Amino acid sequence: MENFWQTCSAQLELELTPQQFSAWIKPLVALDYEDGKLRIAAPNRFKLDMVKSQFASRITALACQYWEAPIEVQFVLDPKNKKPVGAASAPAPAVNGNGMAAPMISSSPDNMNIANSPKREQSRINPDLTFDSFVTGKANQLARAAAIQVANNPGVSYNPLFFYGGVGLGKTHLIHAIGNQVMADQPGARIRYIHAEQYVRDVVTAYQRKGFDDFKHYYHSLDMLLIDDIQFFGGKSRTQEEFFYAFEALIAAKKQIIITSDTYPKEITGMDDRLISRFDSGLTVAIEPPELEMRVAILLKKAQSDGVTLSDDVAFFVAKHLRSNVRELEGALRKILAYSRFHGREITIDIVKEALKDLLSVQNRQISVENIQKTVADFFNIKVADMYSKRRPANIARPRQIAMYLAKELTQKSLPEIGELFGGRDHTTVLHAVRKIAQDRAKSPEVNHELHVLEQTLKG
Ligand SMILES: Nc1ncnc2c1ncn2[C@@H]1O[C@H](COP(=O)(O)OP(=O)(O)OP(=O)(O)O)[C@@H](O)[C@H]1O
Repeated sequence: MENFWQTCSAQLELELTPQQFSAWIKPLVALDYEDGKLRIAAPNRFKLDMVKSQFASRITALACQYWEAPIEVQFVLDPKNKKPVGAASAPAPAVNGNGMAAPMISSSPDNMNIANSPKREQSRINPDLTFDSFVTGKANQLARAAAIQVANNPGVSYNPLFFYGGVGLGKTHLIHAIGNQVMADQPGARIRYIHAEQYVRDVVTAYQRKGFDDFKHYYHSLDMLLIDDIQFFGGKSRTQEEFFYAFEALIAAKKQIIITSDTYPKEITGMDDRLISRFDSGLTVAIEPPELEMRVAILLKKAQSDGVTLSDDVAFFVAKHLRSNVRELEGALRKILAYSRFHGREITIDIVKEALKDLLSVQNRQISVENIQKTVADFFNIKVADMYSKRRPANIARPRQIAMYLAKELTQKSLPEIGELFGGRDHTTVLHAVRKIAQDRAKSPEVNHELHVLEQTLKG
């Protein structure tokens, strides 16, 4: 039960905002488990009601998944108000600057008891993040193919494997999927997932306690190191130095390293050149924001794993309106499910509109074709009027194509409508621009980055 509760808390921490997690989940206590019945206690009536209405079904789904059986989860008031199980056995998971959960349990070589703890817990691999639960589309098919290849031949095919992409696009999911597969294939392998911020903290602890020998020994003797969000190493020279030694040792021993970052190696600020060149020495693959069909597939799959069937209409409606990343989609789905449960109403487009009122109005307010034209013109230092002018010099034509591409990606407008807003151009001109920029984006990390910056600016 303790293991379950740790896994469940870690998963919820990934899914919720840090505020939600510490307000609602952290105070819960797993009381007992017997004959398929799990009792979870909340410290007061208010929290109990809230947890019952908002999180009961998710916790139940995770319990059923964990025990691979139907589990009845009862939520009760905790008369003793004792400390959570997770808190008693391990420090609370840390949260990084992005609000993303750091590894399941905070650790350092000083407090690691590797020989005695179960393999999975040492590795910090989340069992739910597998290839099976990872939806594939154009945006991530290359990354997934590389991940599978590396999972099948760790240390042999691409080393290091470097994934980059914007927030919430599945980088963490993918590296856990590799870890899960390798762990299943080679149960004895010493695998470790770590968020870069935790690694920095471990370096600081080793420094304070003069424990670098243990630190080195631990990291240099792994069979596979999965390190997430390495951009956090930027400007931290001691961490970079330690990581450099670990990197060299592992690669020389043909041990697999997998790295994620929010941008491609050369763009990471404050990173030592020798590390940058090493990051790029294996395979570097981008994960792009999901396209519409993939967003729909993700929504349908996530709803299904929560035991809910979404109609295609509803899934398309949500996917059309929320375009930035998968984490946002998951958040929206949770809101919809909670809203429909709370009101006891079936999930229809009207319910979705009500449940996502705030989210949708922000999206609608922020992104218009005019807004895109202005942002792109400012970015490339040209006049907004050039967006609709007939002039065609390259320094204008290219930003115009980019603006058309973004208009197609980020608004609901059709190709003819976009053409109209760009000075009455034909829809085939818009189509050509959209295809051209999409191709360039797939080929060139620089173009991808430029577009990513513009998208982030537009989304505020
Ligand atoms: N292709 C996918 N199929 C299913 N779920 C996905 C997919 N991509 C992302 N997710 C889910 O979306 C959420 C966010 O993904 P993840 O944490 O892997 O993003 P990330 O790229 O590591 O983001 P960050 O840069 O913030 O660390 C997770 O719950 C993950 O399981």
